[in-house]
This record gives sequence, structure tokens and C-alpha cells, in this order.
Amino acid sequence: MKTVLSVNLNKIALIRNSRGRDYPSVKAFGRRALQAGAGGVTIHPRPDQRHARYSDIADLSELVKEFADAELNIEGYPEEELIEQVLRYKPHQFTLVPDKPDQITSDHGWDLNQDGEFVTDIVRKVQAAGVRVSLFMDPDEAQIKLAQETGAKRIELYTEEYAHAYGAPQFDAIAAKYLACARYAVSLGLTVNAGHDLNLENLAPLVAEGTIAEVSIGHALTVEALEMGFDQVIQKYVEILS
Ligand SMILES: CC(=O)[C@@H](O)[C@H](O)COP(=O)(O)O
Ligand SMILES: NCC(=O)COP(=O)(O)O
Repeated sequence: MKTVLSVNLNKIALIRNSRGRDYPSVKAFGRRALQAGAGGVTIHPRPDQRHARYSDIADLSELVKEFADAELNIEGYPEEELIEQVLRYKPHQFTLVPDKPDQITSDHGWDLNQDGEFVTDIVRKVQAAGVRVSLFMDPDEAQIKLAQETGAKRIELYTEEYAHAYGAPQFDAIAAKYLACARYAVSLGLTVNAGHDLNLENLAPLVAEGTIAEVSIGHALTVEALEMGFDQVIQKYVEILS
């Protein structure tokens, strides 16, 4: 299976929010991502709207209509306002993430022994409206089985541990654990996404087996774009000034 790239635009939104204008524009960078070959775009609006805002959902749901097969993935904690937005704009996918409102970034998957009933109710409601639900999960087979029992069609493996182990002696064992969980999830009929701290260096081994349907990547991708373009832009400024 070919893995689809969904470009997470949170960090474009973060820069935009530091000034009062729509610059850089999340929608315009979303369009560039799709024109460059990404299969989708992702945002993760947090309750303080520190980067992606609820209003970006409307803009991006218009954007994806310009591209055949492009998908919009909305991630976040399923609080009332975000659920309302999802039911209104009907993105292709809603990834439920168990983040507290003040969390700096996502740092764990769902514990469905604790939150199974709450999550199952939301999965039913959202999927009944025609929006596919994915659950943000740690690489833990028992939890993945519970994820399947909620009725969600997909899971997203939280890849921070995998990404941070890249290049370290324990990497092969950790990568094997992730791949085994992906195979297990597929055997249960789930489709498997992955994300968090993936980058140009660590991505290839994760997708090599063909069990990962989609990766959502934003933080490192934005930094890599800066790293690859920064020097050329400096040279252009220097040219103007010479
Ligand atoms: C669920 C997940 O792993 C990503 O959405 C990640 O948390 C990005 O969110 P931030 O850009 O707020 O760090
Ligand atoms: N679901 C993960 C995501 O959207 C992006 O995570 P990151 O690349 O910003 O760490």
C-alpha cells in the first residue's frame, strides 16, 4: 500500500497568528502542499487556538474540494465546539486525540480502559454523520483491540517514541514493535495512520512494509522547509542590497 502524506499546517498557522494578517496563509500553504503531491492536509485546533483556528476548518474544507481525492484530517480532543465544527464541515477524517487543553503537544494515545465509553459514543455520532474517525493510539496491542471495539475505522499510531529512537541502538526493537502493532491493527480490519515527530530521516523504515495508510507530518516538515530554503532567501536579500 502506498502511504499518503497529509501535511499538518499547524506551524504555518503559528507564524500567521504572530501578526494580525493572513500571512502566511494556511489555505495557500495547504494548496501548495496538495499541488506538490501531498494527499491531504491536517490541522489540530487546540482550545486556545494558539495555531490552527476553528475558522481554518471552513477554509481547508473548501480547499480540498479543488483537488480530486485530497483529504482533510482534523485532529483534536473531542470537546463540544470541535465536534460541532466537524459535524458542520464534515472533513474526511476526525482524529480523536486525548489531549488536555493546556498540553504543549500530544504526548500519549487514548487509554480506552478508562475512556472507552466516552470515545465509543463520539465515534458513533461522528461516523453516523459520514466522517471517518481515527483514534490516536500508543503502540499497544491490547489498546488497539479496544480501539477496534469502539467502531472507529482507523487508528493513528503515536510515533514520538519511534522518531526519537531513530539512530539509537534500541531503534530496531522499537520500530519492530510499531510494525507489529500496525500489522495487528490491519488484521483486526483497521486502517493505520501514523504521526508525531516524523521527518525526512526517520520516515522510510516505518512505511516500508506497506501497512501505514497515511502519515501526518508538520513540525519537522516546516523546519526542513526552512532549512532547505533559508540560505537561498538570504542570498536573494543580499543580492538586492549589493
Ligand atoms: C496528534 C499529533 O501528534 C499532532 O497533531 C501533533 O500533536 C501536532 O500538534 P502540535 O502542532 O500542537 O504540536
Ligand atoms: N498527527 C501528527 C501530526 O499531524 C503532525 O505531527 P508533527 O509532525 O507536527 O509532530
